[in-house]
Amino acid sequence: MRLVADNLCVARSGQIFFSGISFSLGAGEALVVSGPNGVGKSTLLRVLAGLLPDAEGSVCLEGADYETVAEGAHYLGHRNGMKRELTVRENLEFWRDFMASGEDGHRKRRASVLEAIKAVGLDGIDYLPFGYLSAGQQRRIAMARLLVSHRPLWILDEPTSALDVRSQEMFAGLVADHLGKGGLAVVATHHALRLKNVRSLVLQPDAEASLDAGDPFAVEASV
Ligand SMILES: Nc1ncnc2c1ncn2[C@@H]1O[C@H](COP(=O)(O)OP(=O)(O)OP(=O)(O)O)[C@@H](O)[C@H]1O
Repeated sequence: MRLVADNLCVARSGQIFFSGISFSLGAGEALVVSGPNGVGKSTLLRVLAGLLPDAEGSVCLEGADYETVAEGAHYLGHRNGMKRELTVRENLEFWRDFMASGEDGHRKRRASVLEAIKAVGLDGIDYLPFGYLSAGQQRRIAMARLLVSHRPLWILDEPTSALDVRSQEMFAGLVADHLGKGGLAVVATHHALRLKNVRSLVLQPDAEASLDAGDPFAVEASV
C-alpha cells in the first residue's frame, strides 16, 4: 500500500499557501511535516484527509480497496474529538462503533476499549468523564481512539502537544508498532519526535521546502 500525493496546491482568499507538493509513502513509513506557525502544515494534513475538497492535485491510497483516502485513515486534529460529559469508556466505545468497518481484517486488528486505554498507560480511569482529565491525559485518550478501530493511515496534527517526555515515548512506541505492522503515518509537529524510519517535509514561507538528505523517496514541495 502506498500513499501517493501529486502536485497538491491550496489557495484561500486568493493566496496560495503551498503548491507542487508531491510525495509517495510506502507501508511502514512515516512523513513528518514541520515548519513555522501558519505555514500550512494543518492545511496539508486536512487536504490529505479529504477535508478540503477544493484543493488542487490528487492524493490516493494505492494498492488498497478504499475509494477515498479518508476511508483508510484516522485523522487526529488539534482537537481531541471527545465529549467532555461522557466517560472515557463511553467516548471510546462511541468511536469503536462509529469507525467499525464491515471488513473482517479491520475487526481483527482493532483493540478493545480497555486494551486501548491500557496501551496509553491510563488504565483505571475509564469511568471518569473525559472533561475531568488533564490536558496530557486527554491527548493520550485521543490516541487510544486510533487503536479501537483499524485504519492503515494515521494523519496526526501535533499529536504530542501537552505530552510529557514519557508520554512522547509512549506515542513513539504506538506509531512504531503501527508502522511495524505495515501502517503509514503523516505527522505535523513542532517537536522532535522519537520516531524511526521517517521522511521529513519542511514547509517554509517563500522558500523551497527542504527535504531529508538522502531521502530515497520523491518528496518535493514549494510554498
Ligand atoms: N478558511 C481560511 N481562509 C483563509 N485563510 C485560512 C483559512 N484557514 C486557515 N487559514 C490560514 O492558512 C494558513 C495556514 O494555516 P495552518 O493551520 O495550516 O498552519 P500551520 O502550519 O498548521 O500552523 P501552526 O503551526 O500554527 O499550527 C494560516 O495563515 C491561516 O491563517
